[in-house]
Amino acid sequence: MTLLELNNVSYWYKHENKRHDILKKINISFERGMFYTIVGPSGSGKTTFLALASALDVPKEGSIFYEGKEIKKIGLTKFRSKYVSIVFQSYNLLPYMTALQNVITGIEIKGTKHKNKKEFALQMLERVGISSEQARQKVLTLSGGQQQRVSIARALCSDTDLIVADEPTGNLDENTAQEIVDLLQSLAHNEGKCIIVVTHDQTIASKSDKIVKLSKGNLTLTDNMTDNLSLAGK
Ligand SMILES: Nc1ncnc2c1ncn2[C@@H]1O[C@H](COP(=O)(O)OP(=O)(O)OP(=O)(O)O)[C@@H](O)[C@H]1O
Repeated sequence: MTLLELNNVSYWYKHENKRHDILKKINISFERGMFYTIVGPSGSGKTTFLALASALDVPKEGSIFYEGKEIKKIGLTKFRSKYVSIVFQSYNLLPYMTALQNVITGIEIKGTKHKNKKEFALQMLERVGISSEQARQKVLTLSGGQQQRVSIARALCSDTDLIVADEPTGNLDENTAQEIVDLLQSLAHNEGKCIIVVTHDQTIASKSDKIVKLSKGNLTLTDNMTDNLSLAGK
């Protein structure tokens, strides 16, 4: 079943009474277990697209459905707290706290109920490759890649099926970026998450199952899996 569906979604902003179209009647569906990247030139609306998919903003026209229910009807605040997790380029961690405290704070903010929050946070950190020793370090003493892992662990704590990320590897070197992409890919393929990542990086895009390309308000979808399969068959 489709997890997230954009139906005739348009977005524009007005500047000096002139309308600037960012997205024009976009239609697309996102499924569980798939890793998507959103690519396109600067200013093509990638961040806007992600903001709509995570209910940080609403379309000017058209509708967005989550499991067949319109997000507006679910309620934007409820949708953000229960159904979607967001990973940012700059990690958005609290620098004066340890990795563990950051994840526990994330659980508390989301209001997720757990018998033992600390135990659960440690499990999530371990799941993304952060040891219990590293979990007790102040996040600023961790490397960029480790900090991004902590922010992904925080995203995993709310156990949402949908995880969106805006340039999650933008601050990382090539090898570390690759590790984070592998982690996101495995969350999709092995844990059934729907992962949507905005990126400028072609290597990341080539790793995704489907590439959503935005240009001049329009969208094209490339099926990387089909391409890979047909290449393998040649
Ligand atoms: N409310 C607004 N007022 C003015 N300009 C806006 C507004 N909302 C979006 N824009 C403009 O819309 C365009 C699309 O923005 P968006 O950040 O979604 O693009 P992007 O593809 O993510 O760009 P980048 O790759 O540079 O981050 C940009 O030119 C941005 O400046």
